[in-house]
Amino acid sequence: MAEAAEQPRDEAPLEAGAEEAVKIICLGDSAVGKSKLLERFLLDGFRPQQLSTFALTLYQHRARVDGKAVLVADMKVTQKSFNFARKFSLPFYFVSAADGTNVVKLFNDAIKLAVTYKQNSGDFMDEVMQELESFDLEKKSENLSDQEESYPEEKPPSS
Ligand SMILES: Nc1nc2c(ncn2[C@@H]2O[C@H](COP(=O)(O)OP(=O)(O)OP(=O)(O)O)[C@@H](O)[C@H]2O)c(=O)[nH]1
Repeated sequence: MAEAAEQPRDEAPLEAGAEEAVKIICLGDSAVGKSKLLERFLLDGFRPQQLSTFALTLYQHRARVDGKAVLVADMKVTQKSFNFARKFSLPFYFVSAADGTNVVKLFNDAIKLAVTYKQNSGDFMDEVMQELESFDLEKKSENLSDQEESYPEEKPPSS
């Protein structure tokens, strides 16, 4: 399990009430139980049959971290495996999707870590991405004001 941060959701503004948005990505080999952990956390349930992983990723979860409202904007499940957990010294948890052991703790800790990472990231690529995100927004608002100037609002004919 690793924390970090589909069009259109990636580009959507923070939903009402959320002060921060993070993404949670479940990494791991096939059939290790990624989807079931997500199912247990989001739905507080476990069904032996497979619930569509895609359907699970459509849920949006809200959390509170240090008093701040956090929107978990995306929960992805991927079979790609990385050396991510070791590289970032992420904690190890014994979990069970079947009986719920440690599932809420695992996800809540991941959300907290994601918020902390987002607020203190010294990662060069993250900084570049943040610059690009705000650049794009500035550009859109400039384009909007340009359009307003070139197409002045039509006034209804006076009677
Ligand atoms: N008994 C038990 N079975 C589990 C548990 N977690 C998952 N399983 C079973 O393990 C199988 C695989 O679980 P998934 O959650 O689909 O695993 P996944 O890692 O998402 O698999 P992929 O979609 O192939 O990547 C399913 O048959 C689950 O019912 C658990 O905590 N206990």
